[in-house]
Amino acid sequence: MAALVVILASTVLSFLLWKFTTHFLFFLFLRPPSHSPLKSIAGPNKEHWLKGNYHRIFQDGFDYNLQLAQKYGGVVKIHAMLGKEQLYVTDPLALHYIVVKEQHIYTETDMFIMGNKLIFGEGLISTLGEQHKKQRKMLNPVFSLANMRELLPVIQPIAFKMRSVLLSQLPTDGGEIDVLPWMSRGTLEYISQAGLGYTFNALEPIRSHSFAEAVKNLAPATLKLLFLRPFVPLIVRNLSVYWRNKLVDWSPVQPLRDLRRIVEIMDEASRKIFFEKKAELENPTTEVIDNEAIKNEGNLGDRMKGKDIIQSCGLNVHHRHFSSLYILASKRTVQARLRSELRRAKLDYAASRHIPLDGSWNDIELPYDVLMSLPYLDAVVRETLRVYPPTSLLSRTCEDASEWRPERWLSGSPARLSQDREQQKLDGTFGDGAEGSAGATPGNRGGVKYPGVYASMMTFLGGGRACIGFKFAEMEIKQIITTLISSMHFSLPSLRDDEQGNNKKEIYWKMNGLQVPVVQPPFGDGKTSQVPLDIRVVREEEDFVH
Ligand code: HEM
Repeated sequence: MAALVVILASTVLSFLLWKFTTHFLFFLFLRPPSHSPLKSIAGPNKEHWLKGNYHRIFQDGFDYNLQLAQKYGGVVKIHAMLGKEQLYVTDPLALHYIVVKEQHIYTETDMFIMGNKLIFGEGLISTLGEQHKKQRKMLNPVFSLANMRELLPVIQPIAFKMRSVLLSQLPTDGGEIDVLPWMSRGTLEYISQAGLGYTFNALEPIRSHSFAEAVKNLAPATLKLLFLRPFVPLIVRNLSVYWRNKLVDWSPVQPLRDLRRIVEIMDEASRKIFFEKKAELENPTTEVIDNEAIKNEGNLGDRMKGKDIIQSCGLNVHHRHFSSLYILASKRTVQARLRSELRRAKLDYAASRHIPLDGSWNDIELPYDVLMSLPYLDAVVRETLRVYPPTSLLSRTCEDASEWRPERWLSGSPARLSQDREQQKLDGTFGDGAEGSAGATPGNRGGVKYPGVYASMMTFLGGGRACIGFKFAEMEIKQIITTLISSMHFSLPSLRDDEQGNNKKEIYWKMNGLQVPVVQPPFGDGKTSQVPLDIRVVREEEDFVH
């Protein structure tokens, strides 16, 4: 039996090796540079025979990414994995062509679509062309403004619950809490309760929920496999599910097995929720949230299953609130000014509606239109999403001759789309002075605007594949900041490793494809995402602008 396994394993591996060799050897060693379709475009030299420049771009790569655009401009030739060349694009006009005007030509890469299909199933994020358009049309009403107004009261109690959980963990005079796990648990609840009317009870302090854990571990696990992603199309096209599973079993790469387990947990939980919700809709014994996605599943034929929609929730747990809290924790006067705006707005709203102030002002909940139109809150959220976009690079493949600079945009040329790092770095508008206006977001370069759906920035992308949930994300972030900042004061960790205070505990934003906060040694391992903040209850004399 053991001999049989060895024979099978070596057959599969030899097959893959042969495929790999014939496919990539040409790019790696045989193609003369003069045959490169991108030969006239400037860019850095290849820095590794196999990884090209990818290890510089994707491993703690903020400075490297910044320098690429500074040195070579808005369209740069980079060396990708396995000898391939790619364009690295930050130029706003080029981005406009790629994501809006010629989006039918610049499509998602096979690696992206197939990888997403393996993880999330046949959801919006894993489809192309007409099928994608059809699914998007079906889901649009879920994210309409009218629906957002109805969903805010669903997420308000969750934000309230998160506040209680954090307060319950604080000593009387305050202390340090890693807010990240609570923020991601909260985000899971917002999406599951607002979108599906289902609770994971993820904010119960003692409860550890396998789905919540799986979702939390998903991004770190996929990041560890970044350099294996280019092989996904080759493997999916040539091996059945059975052989793919065998390959994972035999592989020495532990993160592969971890990722498979995460997907299994998400799949199981999504199926369970889907069937429960479907049964509720068919036999409504209790009032359930009108769920377009589940009701309309039949209209999509067998291409997009309701459970895939649910599973895609995992994708969206970007938990951005911690970056807002981080920014506010590092800027005390901005925090005080925001808190004062929130207090004014809540008191004004209560007075206009004759709401009696039985408890504290910070318990008053603002309706959607008021919450979304608070200028300073809006500026803080915009600034957070500009400076700390979770996704730093997206990819596209050019499928046909392009109208814009056809000599450059050659069919088959993959492109990496990036937010302009220079813009991301410009932090000066987020003034420390109380009079400073946060987030006068510069959303253009050389007078050309970025084609983003949100505040002329690329954080949520633009065009037909822009983030469908951006209004929900914006509302969610504003609600949670409003609830927490009204009651609690946040500051960066004050812990030092000796009495002289030589080493202060420090949060560092690492750009490994996704931008994640880590704690540097000696307090952290420099790898695990965490946001430890000093928290205490708000004090009237210190924490408002008077
Ligand atoms: C701050 C939070 C978020 C950020 C920064 C973000 C960003 C993005 C970006 C950049 C894309 C484009 C990916 C690509 O085409 O390569 C995307 C797509 C998507 N996002 Fe978000 N997102 C966020 C939150 C959400 C939320 C809360 C939801 C849903 C509740 C959501 C649902 C989706 C879906 C379904 C897609 C696929 C859209 C399509 O292919 O048509 N996102 N998001």
